[in-house]
This record gives sequence, C-alpha cells and structure tokens, in this order.
Amino acid sequence: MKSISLIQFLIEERRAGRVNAELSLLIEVVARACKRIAVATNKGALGGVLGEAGTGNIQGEAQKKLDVISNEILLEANAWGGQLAACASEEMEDPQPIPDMYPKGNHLLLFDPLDGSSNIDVNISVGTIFSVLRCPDGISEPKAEHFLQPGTTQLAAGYVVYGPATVLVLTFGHGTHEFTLDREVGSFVLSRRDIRIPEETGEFAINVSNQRHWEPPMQRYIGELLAGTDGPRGKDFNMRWVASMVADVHRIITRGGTFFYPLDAKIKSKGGKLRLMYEANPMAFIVEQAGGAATTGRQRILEVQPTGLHQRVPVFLGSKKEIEVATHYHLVADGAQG
Ligand SMILES: O=P(O)(O)OC[C@H]1O[C@](O)(COP(=O)(O)O)[C@@H](O)[C@@H]1O
Ligand SMILES: [Mg+2]
Ligand SMILES: [Mg+2]
Repeated sequence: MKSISLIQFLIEERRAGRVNAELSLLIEVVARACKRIAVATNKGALGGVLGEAGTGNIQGEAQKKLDVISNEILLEANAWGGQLAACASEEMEDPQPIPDMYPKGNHLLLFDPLDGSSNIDVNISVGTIFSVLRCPDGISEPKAEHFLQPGTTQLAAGYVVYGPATVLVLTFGHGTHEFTLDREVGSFVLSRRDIRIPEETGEFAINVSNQRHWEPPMQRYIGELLAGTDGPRGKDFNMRWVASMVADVHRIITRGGTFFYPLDAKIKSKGGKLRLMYEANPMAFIVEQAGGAATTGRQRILEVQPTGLHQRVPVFLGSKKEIEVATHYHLVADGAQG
C-alpha cells in the first residue's frame, strides 16, 4: 500500500476544498513543532528535560521543565509562519500576539503544550493538544475575548501522543485521521483514515479516587458499571486510567471506551478539572468527528459558550451510547428529563 505523508494528505484536502492553504500550512508548522517536542521527550533524563521547572502557571499548577520547553517550541515555531494572529496556551495567562515584525494571518491557535505532565518523570505517554479558530474580522491584536468562541467554530483540532510511537490525530471537521511519525524519514505518515469509535463499549476511564466527591448521578452511573453482571447493566465493564488525557482519548479512538472527568465537590468552584479551550473543545471535536459523543454531563461540549480563556468544564466523552446514558442520568437528576 502506498504511504501518504501528512503533507500529501494536506494537499489532497486542499484540492478537495476542505482546507485552505493558510490552514494547511499552519497544521504543518504545528506538526513540525510537535516533532521537536517528541525529540525532547524521548531524550528523558539524558536531555535534562525531567523534573520541575520551579515556576507556576496561570492555573496555579507547578510547571514541569517539559511544560515550559514544549510551550516555547510551539510559540517559536508559530511566530513567523504568517498564518496566525495570536496564540493562547494553557501555560500563559494572556494570549500572545504575533510580533509586528512578522507577517500575520487570520487564525488563532490554542494549545495545551504538554498534557499529562504528572506522567513525564515516570516515562508514561504525554501529549500536545491544539485547536484552531478564525480570528474575528478586523482584529489585528487579538485579546482573550476574541478566543471565546464555542467549539463548534473550530476549524481544526488535533493532538499528538508521545508514546511508544509518536502519533498525530487530526480533524478539519471531515472525519478524524491518524498519522504515525516515521522517525527515520522524519515525517508523519497516514496510518488510519476516517476513524470510527464503536457506539457501544465495555471499558471506561475515570479517576475513582474522587468517587466520594462526585454528584449523585455520577455515583449512580459508575456504581452500575462496577456492579457488572449482577447490576442493572447486566455486563462486566473494564477500567483504565492513564492520567494523560491524550493517551486515554487515543485508546478510545482506537478501541472504543469512555472518559469521564466529572464535577466533584473539590473542584466545583472551578467548574471542573479540564480546560474547555485547550483540552475539552479540541478533544470533543476529534471524538465527534469519529462518531463518538462529548458532553459536560448536561450539555454538548462544543456548544458551551466560553466565558474565560482558562475556563474549566466537566468532560464526558467516547462511545456514544454510554455517554448518552451518563448524560441522561445527570439530566434526570436535574429534573430536565423524565
Ligand atoms: O491527576 P488526575 O486527577 O488523575 O487528572 C489527570 C488529568 O489531568 C490532566 O493531566 C491535565 O493535563 P495537564 O498535564 O495538561 O495539566 C489530564 O491530562 C488528565 O486526564
Ligand atoms: Mg492537559
Ligand atoms: Mg498541560
């Protein structure tokens, strides 16, 4: 079978009118930056990239050296390409406009430069998540408010998992596709086109250590899964939790399953754990384009109207039928559904 590189794939998408030249170039630049992050990640202790950076981010979380390195790689790579008006990152309080000395484009790029930071030092898969929005017309210096567009307006979203293989998963809203990095050649090669997530599953992912803090409908839903063949669902469910969202989502788009980071009493005041703009929206776009579903437990994630760049939301995503059951339980508890 003839292998198709990411660049050839992007040319095909341009010919089909599914992506314009500027956006395809932007994706190429992001992919190139992620190759550099893959190299840094692979070096591990030998590259001096492990451990704490000794700084905190806007979220009040301690930054790892690789959080900072990955953020810098993405910012630097995207500064002078000419496709962007500004970048926003989980690691930075405010958006970073493209400096005046460089050509500007009309896209906004958002990223979680390194997802799953707690796994870096223990050599478990980490990743990068990104999303592309259109810069509103007439705005040359975009501010945070210009990024506050619902996920339905995303032009593209993707993630890269730095695991045993480095894998890029991408959508432009016409299906979800996977590319695997050929390290010898140095390019991403199409490995799965039009990925489909099975509608039903027997596997779920959740951090059960938070169980006592969950809301009653979440207690009910997970309780029924854990009851297995003896419970109302009448079947046994398996559980996985990597604690790198990219790796958990990649498992789901590979063999189905669900991922939950629900609201709990500890994080209620923050609105959730995962970030809407850098994690939830891009993953929801990718999962929906693969036939899965993504909700906050009460609402489709892609329809949430953002109110802040670093806003957090609960995340339920994966195999459609299970996400529907868990969401239904929440709406019933709220009295919104019978
Ligand atoms: O530590 P917990 O509660 O298991 O949370 C893990 C979740 O937090 C995250 O690590 C947050 O991502 P960051 O590493 O980008 O902060 C998700 O990837 C993951 O699903
Ligand atoms: Mg993250
Ligand atoms: Mg991160």
